[in-house]
Order: sequence, then structure tokens, then C-alpha cells
Amino acid sequence: MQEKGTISIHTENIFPIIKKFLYSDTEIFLRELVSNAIDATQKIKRLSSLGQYNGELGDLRVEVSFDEKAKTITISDNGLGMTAEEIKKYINQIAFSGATEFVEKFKEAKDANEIIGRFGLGFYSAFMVADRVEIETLSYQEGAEPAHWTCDGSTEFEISEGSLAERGTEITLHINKDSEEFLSQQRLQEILDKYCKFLPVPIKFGTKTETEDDGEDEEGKPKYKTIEVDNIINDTNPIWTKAPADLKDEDYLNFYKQLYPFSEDPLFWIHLNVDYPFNLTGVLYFPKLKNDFEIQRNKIKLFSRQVFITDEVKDIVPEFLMLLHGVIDSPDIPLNVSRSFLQADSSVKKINSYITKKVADKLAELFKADRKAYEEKWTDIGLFVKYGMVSEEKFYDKAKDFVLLSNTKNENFTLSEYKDKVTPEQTDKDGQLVYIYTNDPAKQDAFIQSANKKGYDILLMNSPIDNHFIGQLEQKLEKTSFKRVDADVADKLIKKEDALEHVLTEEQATKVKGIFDKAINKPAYKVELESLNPDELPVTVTMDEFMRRMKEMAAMGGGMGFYGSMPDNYKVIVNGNHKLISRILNEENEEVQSALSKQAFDLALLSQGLLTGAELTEFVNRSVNLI
Ligand SMILES: Nc1ncnc2c1ncn2[C@@H]1O[C@H](COP(=O)(O)OP(=O)(O)OP(=O)(O)O)[C@@H](O)[C@H]1O
Repeated sequence: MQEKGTISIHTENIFPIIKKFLYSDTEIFLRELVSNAIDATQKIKRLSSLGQYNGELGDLRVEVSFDEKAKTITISDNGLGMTAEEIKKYINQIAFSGATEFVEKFKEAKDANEIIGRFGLGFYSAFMVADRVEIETLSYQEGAEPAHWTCDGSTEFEISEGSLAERGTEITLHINKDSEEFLSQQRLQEILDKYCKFLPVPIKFGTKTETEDDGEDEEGKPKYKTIEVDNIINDTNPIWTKAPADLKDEDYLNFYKQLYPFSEDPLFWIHLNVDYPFNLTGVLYFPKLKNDFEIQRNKIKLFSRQVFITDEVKDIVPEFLMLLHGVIDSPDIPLNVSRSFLQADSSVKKINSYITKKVADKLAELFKADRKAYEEKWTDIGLFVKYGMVSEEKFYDKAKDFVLLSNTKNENFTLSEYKDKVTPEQTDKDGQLVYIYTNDPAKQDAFIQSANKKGYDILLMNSPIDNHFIGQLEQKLEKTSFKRVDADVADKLIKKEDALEHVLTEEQATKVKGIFDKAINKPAYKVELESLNPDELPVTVTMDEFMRRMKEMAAMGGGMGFYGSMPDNYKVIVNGNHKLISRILNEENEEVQSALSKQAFDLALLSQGLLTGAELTEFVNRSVNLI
């Protein structure tokens, strides 16, 4: 048997095109050839179980080897093999209708994955790294003759009698000059680890040494010997392929360690397992969050039937869950099509909302099963939950029952618990509930203490997402608004009917305002007189909640540019009922009067960390003099 022929595509220059355009990630040739080899072993197993093959199956396996001197890489399997006819059918007739289509489409393609998948070019990816490819194969079919195929990357091929004595296929790549990097133990091991680590059939890559017990020596001490064993690079039964009922916590933790060797243990995990209306398995882990979010992205690995595809899971996993770790395996995700198509794909959308739902269900379950443990993990989980609530309506609806609000006393409440807690004290005269929060308890301590004295509870809102979360809650919760604790003096945070009587007459008040205006002498600080509790500080400096939020949004590029360009404006609230104010009013020495006013103002600034530089020095000097 010897036959020469032409690979049936309608253009002469297909290989140069493949080589040129697939150049960027040439390493995937190995993934393609090993996957084909695995498929071949799976197929023979199926034929055997269907009774269509009655010979010995043997230990099904795939082997990858290389020969640095001969400059070859060989991928062999004991799968179903091919007859010469099958080679002609499956290999020679490239699995796409016409090369013209290919030539037109390749222009848009951005990476090799796209081209290979779309045109069924898996096998031909070998020509990205090889000048010549040989196939030695023997089909499982009774009476089949071994066949040999070779092709040098032109459209000419040659089929002749082969030399394999056992069922299976051996593909040998004669590596080209530009791809010699692949003729290395380390490089090949790295690629196999990346793409083939969880394939379902053992893959042998060389051998390794192991130590083994070897009885005892003369003194009765245990002896060991080293032996050469096959280096199997993959775990054929990764946990996501198993039933959750068969797994222990330890298994999940071990698998996590295997995926991310240097990470801390995860908080908890979710085993995904659906077969309808799409096929998806996987395990998602909630990691302990670190401050540097970016580094933690792209930690979810996407597989298709245990073949690693990518760790770019955008679109498949909801944005707010991108910080999760773990694996997702789905043959239904169209891995080889372009990004824009992926976004529009209906199974991708379904998978995305399935994952959202599963995560919400898991959190609800944890919350119900053990509130205490849930609260302990809240600092880590909270960020996901809040981010999810802000970014996905559906998730908000589920999470509103298990999201927690934490206060400055380290107590946690659900939304409805908190509403019940603060309604009596924190409802204003119009029936509006006011939630008071701090984003910096140390800096806003004076305000917090004043508000606590009034019986108000202060929420801790100091995570990066909290600004958005507050905005979301204000939209969703009925008649509820949020005020940062330093947005006003405690008496004014929640407007109630019971305003205190002024002790000062209107004339005195105007005089006090004049004294302070003069002493402070800064246009950005507007002095106002209020009748507050005599126990409150004599002077408080605040920034209006609305103004502050607008400025914060402008700073984050939220389209509030107008506010961003406004100068910082503060209110200086002078407590007319405080005895220091009466003292200032009655002071006859103008210098002392001014010094006292300045002192009271500086103390207010100081308590908020607003007093710095020369002004701080001046304050210290003045204080010394006053003592
Ligand atoms: N090791 C092998 N053993 C038996 N048959 C093989 C082997 N490798 C390839 N084939 C046959 O050649 C065909 C073409 O392989 P190729 O990788 O080009 O495309 P594919 O596997 O069908 O699709 P994909 O583009 O997803 O890889 C396969 O479908 C299979 O029938």
C-alpha cells in the first residue's frame, strides 16, 4: 500500500496561513493532540461497553515523549486507531467546507483558539510547530492493517503501510526551527500542567524516581530504595467530576491547595452540578480577601470536558463573583467563538444566572444554618454580597435577607432587624428613618460619641463598596436615608420637633457670629449659630452630606464634575447654649475673646484631623499661653 495525494482543500497556501495566524499561542498544539488521543481512548472504551469491540481494552493511557536529538515530539495512545481509509476521511479532508471560507474568516480571528475551534483544525495545529508530521496507527477493527501517513506542511501527503503492532495511534512531530523551545522537559511539563492536568485518562510523560520501603538493614533500621516509576501528569478524577455526597471537606481543601499552592484556606465552597438545561460542573471557592483585588482576578479556571481552556471567565461568571476561585467545566460553553458572540450566547447567560443563584442559595443556607459562623466570616463575604447587590438586581432580591449591617459596637443586624432596632429613636418628624454611619470611626469619634449620647446607633460603612451600597439601599428601602455621622451636629442629624430654646437673644447671637467670623476669617467656613444641648461641644465643623457625596462622586469620575470644581465648604456650628459661648460673649478684652473663639474652632478642627501644619503649631502655642 502506497498512495500519494493532495489534501482536499481549495487553496494551496493553507499551512502558511495557519502558521502565520496561529503563531501567538502555538503551545496549544499539545492540548489539541493530547485531547484527540484522549478522545480516541474514550471512544474505544465506549465501543467496548456497547459490545462493538471484543478485544482487550488494556490500561487505557496516553503518552507524551520527546527526543531532543531527533527534534521530535510524540503523542501516542492506545485508543481506537484509524484505518488508511479513515485517515483519508478524517485527516485529509479538513473538517470545513472550503478553505475560501477560512481565508475570509481568519482575518477577524484574534487567537488560535478561535480558528481551531471554528474550523475543526485541532490536528492541523501540529503544523504550527512542526515541519513534518507523521501518523502511525492501527485500527481496532478486525483485520485492520497498520497505516502510516506523513505530510510536510504542504498540501501533499503520503500514505503507506504502517508499522504499529498494537491498537492505537502515534503522532510524531518533527519540530521546526522556530519551535525548538518545545523540545524541553520543563516546557512540555509546564504545558501539560496547564492544559492536561485533569484529563480523564492517565497521561505519561517520562519517568520519575520514588523511594520505597526495602526491608531492614543489619541493625534493624528501615531501608529504602529508589525506583523509576511512570510520571503521570494528571489527576484523572478531579473532585468536580465526583458526587458531592462522596466528598469530605478535606477533599475540597486538598483540591484547593492543588490549584493554588500558596493560598490560605478558603472560607467555604459551592459544588456546582447541573445537567439541564445546560451542562455544568465545578467547584467555586470563596477565598479570604486580600486588599489587592486585581491580583486575585482570573482565578477561576474554565474547562471543557476536563480540558483546560482559559482562566478568562468574564461573561460566564458574573462580574461580582470574579474574585472567587475554583473550576467550572462545561461542554456547553462555546469556547472557540469570539468574545462578542460569547456575551450574546444564551447558554452563557443561563450559566451566569445559575451561578448567581447558586451563590445566593449557598449564602442563605450558611446564614440560616449557623448565624454565628456566618457573622464571623462576614468581613470577607460582605464585600461580595454588597457588590452583588449593587450590580445584580436578582442577587439583591435574594441577598436582602442575609446581608448584614455592622455597627460601631461590632454587632450585626439584617436589614429588617436593624429597621426594628432604630425606628424608635431614629425616625425624623416626617416619618423618615435616618441611618447614621461612619466611614472612619477614629477620625469621627467626637461625632460618634455625641450621636451615641443621643441614643443613636452608628453603622460602620468603611469598605470600598459602601458608598455604592448606601446609594442602593436608599433606593430600595422605603423612607430611609443615610447620613454620615459628621454631616451635622448630633442634635441636627435627625430633625425632630424638640428643638431646644436659645439661651442667647437674637442680638447676642449676631454678635457671637461676628466674633467667630472675624476670628476664623476664612471664606470656606460659614458660621451658624444653633441652640444645641449644653453638653455638646461649643463648636463643630461639618460638611453637608449631599455636598460631600457629590464631591466624592466627582472625585471617582462619576460625572459630577461641577461639584468637583467647587471649593470645599464647611459649616461651623456654634453651640449658643454652651457656657464657653457666654463667656466669649461677656469677655471684654477683644484679644482674649478672639483667642478663645479661635481656640474653640481649632479644637473642632483638631477632633476631625483637619488641623495641620502652621495652624496646628499656632494652636499649640496659643494653648500653652492660655494655660
Ligand atoms: N489520536 C487519534 N486517534 C484516532 N483518531 C484520531 C486521532 N487524532 C485525530 N483523529 C481523528 O481525526 C479527526 C480530526 O481531528 P481534529 O483534531 O482535526 O478535529 P476534531 O478532533 O474532530 O475537532 P477539534 O477541532 O475539536 O479538535 C478526529 O475527529 C478523529 O476522528
